[in-house]
Amino acid sequence: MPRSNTPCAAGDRPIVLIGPMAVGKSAIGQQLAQQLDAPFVDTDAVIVEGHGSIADIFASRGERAFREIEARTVARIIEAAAGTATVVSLGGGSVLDSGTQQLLERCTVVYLECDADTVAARIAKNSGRPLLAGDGIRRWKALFATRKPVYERLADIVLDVRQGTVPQLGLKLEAALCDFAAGKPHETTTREINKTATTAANGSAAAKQEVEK
Ligand SMILES: Nc1ncnc2c1ncn2[C@@H]1O[C@H](COP(=O)(O)OP(=O)(O)O)[C@@H](O)[C@H]1O
Ligand SMILES: O=C(O)C1=C[C@@H](OP(=O)(O)O)[C@@H](O)[C@H](O)C1
Ligand SMILES: [Mg+2]
Repeated sequence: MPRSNTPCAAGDRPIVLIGPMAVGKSAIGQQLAQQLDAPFVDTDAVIVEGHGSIADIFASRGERAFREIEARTVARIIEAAAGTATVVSLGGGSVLDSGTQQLLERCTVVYLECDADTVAARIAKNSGRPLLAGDGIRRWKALFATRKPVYERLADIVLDVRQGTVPQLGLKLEAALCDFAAGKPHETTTREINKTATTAANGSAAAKQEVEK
């Protein structure tokens, strides 16, 4: 396992965690930032600071208003993080926005891959996620089915988070980032989708090469 603050894990691009609700984007993002001694931003937390709880925004203004606030907030955060290794945890639905998708081309994108069984207990507790009200696990599965191809398409690194504690997964992710920076696949990820060195260097649209394990 790498030591904290290993130079290979630092870089000049934001590290952005994506994936469905309750897979650990916020928790693992914070853990990774701590390991790297890097800044950490959770976009949902910034939305809550500025606009009140997500449940209240959905209830009083609707999902569309939430998505507009979310897209603006995410853009501001990613633009401010450009040129730094800031760790950014997104909300699960934010990647559906086309502007957000474009901004992610300038980031190292980590998709936290999980399944319904792993998140079931987390969702069963009232989690403040309005889209999971009622039969949470059924809703989680339905949203995941439609969003999965988007997560996979945007990912530079896919980290399997079905097993392990948050600190363990933070270390696995740090190791995967080191390997990604060195251009090699990592044993702890189920699959890696690498932007080519050239496109990563010049920041142009990402051509991606998939390496099946
Ligand atoms: N690997 C893990 N093992 C145990 N609990 C976890 C793990 N990852 C996340 N959690 C817990 O699950 C809940 C949801 O995690 P969170 O980071 O908020 O997910 P997300 O941001 O993807 O919605 C939190 O209570 C978090 O502490
Ligand atoms: O997937 C979604 O549409 C949402 C995910 C939530 O964030 P987490 O993925 O951190 O739970 C939050 O942004 C909001 O409740 C909507
Ligand atoms: Mg979160």
